[in-house]
Amino acid sequence: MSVSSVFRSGLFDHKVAVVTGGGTGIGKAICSELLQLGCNVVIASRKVERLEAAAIELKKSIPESSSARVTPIPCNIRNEDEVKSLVQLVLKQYGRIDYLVNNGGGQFTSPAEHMSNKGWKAVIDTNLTGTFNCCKEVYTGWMKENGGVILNIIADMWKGFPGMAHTGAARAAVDNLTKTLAIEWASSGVRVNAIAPGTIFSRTAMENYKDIGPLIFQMSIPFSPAKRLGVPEEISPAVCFLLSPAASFISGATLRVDAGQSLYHATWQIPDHSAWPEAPEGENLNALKDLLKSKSKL
Ligand SMILES: CCCCCCCCC/C=C/C(=O)SCCNC(=O)CCNC(=O)[C@H](O)C(C)(C)COP(=O)(O)OP(=O)(O)OC[C@H]1O[C@@H](n2cnc3c(N)ncnc32)[C@H](O)[C@@H]1OP(=O)(O)O
Ligand SMILES: NC(=O)C1=CN([C@@H]2O[C@H](COP(=O)(O)OP(=O)(O)OC[C@H]3O[C@@H](n4cnc5c(N)ncnc54)[C@H](OP(=O)(O)O)[C@@H]3O)[C@@H](O)[C@H]2O)C=CC1
Repeated sequence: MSVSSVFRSGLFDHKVAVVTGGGTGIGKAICSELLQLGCNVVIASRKVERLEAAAIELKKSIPESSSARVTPIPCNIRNEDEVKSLVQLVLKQYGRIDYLVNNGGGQFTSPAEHMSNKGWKAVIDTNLTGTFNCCKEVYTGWMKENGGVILNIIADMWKGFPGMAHTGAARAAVDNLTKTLAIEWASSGVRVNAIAPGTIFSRTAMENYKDIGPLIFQMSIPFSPAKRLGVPEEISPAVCFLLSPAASFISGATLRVDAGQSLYHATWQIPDHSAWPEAPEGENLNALKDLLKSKSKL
């Protein structure tokens, strides 16, 4: 159920949210809900045409009675100057920034041993440094004096992230950054939280992985306790809740929205091997060998 159907329409009237990656997938679902709740929304990402098309589509989410607006502003969050100019443009146009949703990001799949330094940096710069750039500029430019709420989208990296080491490291860092900023910026009345989604299907998320996209998402299904994938509309209600006054006493928290996926199996298969160092000699190892011998007789 969408949170906008539970929260009264107009809850976010006259507020302003900046949502990075707001034109696709999870970001688009978040913006659609915020607009329905009366919030003005700025969507910011790199691909201008896609961003502008999304803004036109998102306008349809705005109730006729609402004065909410949606504005696309091109921005690569990896570039500090572009983030500074994004914040200045929003403040010039809207005069305030109540909410920042750091949703823009992503990665490619690769075993760690095959990752190039350039590929590693691209993912760290996007997900960690990009998030930091946005937090810092929105805080210094507005929230330090006026308060606000920051919400970081991270990932299910709680058991490491085999096959995506770069993003696992970056998202774990953002989990920690969330806690630090929640404390450092508390005295400005700024709440900072994160959401760690499970595997969430959208066409754009799948297409990022090119030919292997369909396989990655299909093979993830058995690893969810739900035995299905999530969709962006199952992330956006939690985001709206954490932004809203209903979460006024929640800060420094990461909410897992993953149907329990992070508590269940890891997808990475470890092949059988005998490379592990031997256990130390002694009575316990002898007993273990006896057990294995008797088991092989069965
Ligand atoms: C298995 C476990 C499943 C486990 C189960 C999986 C569950 C799925 C969960 C889904 C999670 C999601 O986040 S789904 C959302 C997905 N959406 C996104 O990722 C969107 C944004 N992503 C991106 O823009 C890109 O992926 C990202 C790498 C971050 C940035 O790309 P850019 O082209 O902008 O970056 P550049 O600075 O040009 O550098 C690109 C360099 O990155 C490296 N690189 C890029 N793509 C590469 C690739 N496919 N293979 C190797 N290397 C690559 C190369 O070194 C590139 O350099 P050159 O060699 O010189 O070209
Ligand atoms: N789908 C899933 O299973 C999960 C997704 N996530 C994370 O959720 C977030 C949203 O992903 P999702 O909606 O699924 O996938 P999408 O690929 O649809 O969304 C990624 C968005 O991030 C934007 N983006 C990427 N790099 C940058 C950048 N350097 N500067 C500005 N914007 C950028 C993209 O726009 P553009 O290319 O135009 O810049 C795009 O709108 C991402 O951070 C993703 O990694 C986390 C866990 C699971």
